[in-house]
Amino acid sequence: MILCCGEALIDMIPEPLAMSSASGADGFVPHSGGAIFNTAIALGRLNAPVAMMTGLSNDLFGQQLYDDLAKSKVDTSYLVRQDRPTTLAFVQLTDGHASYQFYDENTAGRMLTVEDMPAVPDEVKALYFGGISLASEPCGDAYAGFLEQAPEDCLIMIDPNIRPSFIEDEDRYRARLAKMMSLATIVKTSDEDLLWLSGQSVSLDQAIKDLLAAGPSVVILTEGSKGATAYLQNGTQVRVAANKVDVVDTVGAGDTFNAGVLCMLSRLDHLSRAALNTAGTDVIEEALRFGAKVAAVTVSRAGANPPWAQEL
Ligand SMILES: Nc1ncnc2c1ncn2[C@@H]1O[C@H](COP(=O)(O)OP(=O)(O)O)[C@@H](O)[C@H]1O
Ligand SMILES: O=C(O)C(=O)C[C@H](O)[C@H](O)COP(=O)(O)O
Repeated sequence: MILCCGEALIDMIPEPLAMSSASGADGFVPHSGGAIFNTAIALGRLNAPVAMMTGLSNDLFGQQLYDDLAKSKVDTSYLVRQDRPTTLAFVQLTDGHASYQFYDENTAGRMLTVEDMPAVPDEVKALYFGGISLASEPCGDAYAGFLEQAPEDCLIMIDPNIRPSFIEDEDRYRARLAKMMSLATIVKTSDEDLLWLSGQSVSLDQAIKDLLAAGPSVVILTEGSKGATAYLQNGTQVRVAANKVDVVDTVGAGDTFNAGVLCMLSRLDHLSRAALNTAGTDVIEEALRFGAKVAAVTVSRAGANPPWAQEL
């Protein structure tokens, strides 16, 4: 079982209002989202064994998120339900590229605490973390504490998916991320994340070397339409191209890519730290290829709408 730990939120996506088309005004339509939620949904649709852990509101949006998880075959038994509001992300789309304005004060997701976290269940073989839930408190500390008590052989994947405009206490966030990434098996970053992490003062190559030196067995760099590269501890690089598709928008591309990687590692029986440490380049390549394949479907349609296994 892969346990996805982090934000589930509502992306408010602008869409033209038919009624007021003369004025060209947009309305905002509530779509289920959140980086970690998107990965959980994608894994469920690919028939991978997956559960989600997050603070989930009892409000109408929390119910929407819950229903969508259940529909996509994500195990909901580790959700922590709360009488607090759902996080909202108002989206601006510019040429298919999304930017986000978050409303996250006092929410069910943000107010998750260390005391809310269970022990890591025995059935969990992999933990997945990332997104804005690592950037705020108290939930960031709750997830970091949960990771620290994971069994030695649990595969841990982190995608920091950094939103600079969301960060309140940068020093605390950097320290938390550094600690979590040092304990991770796989860190997935975009070039923008890497530049932020390295403080912009070094080349991408050096930033990757520094990240590998900090602990993870594999660093994966995704570069949108240019594809993805895995960097291994022994200096090997595994590169795959992006699949060619007509792009509608890139919302959820990285999240779906990560699901593809984890799903393929599960199918190849490589869902453990030890298996990944000794994995051949063929396994890594197959995982990246599947990540690229499923992400290509997501970018070919509106919003984060990952494919079902039967669509591939
Ligand atoms: N324009 C695109 N065409 C085809 N595949 C894409 C495109 N953009 C992203 N992808 C796929 O999704 C993966 C992750 O995208 P990327 O934009 O790098 O991630 P993130 O959303 O984390 O920034 C890429 O490595 C690629 O496989
Ligand atoms: O959770 C967050 O950080 C969000 O911004 C909400 C979005 O639903 C996804 O994150 C979009 O995911 P990507 O397009 O893959 O980066």
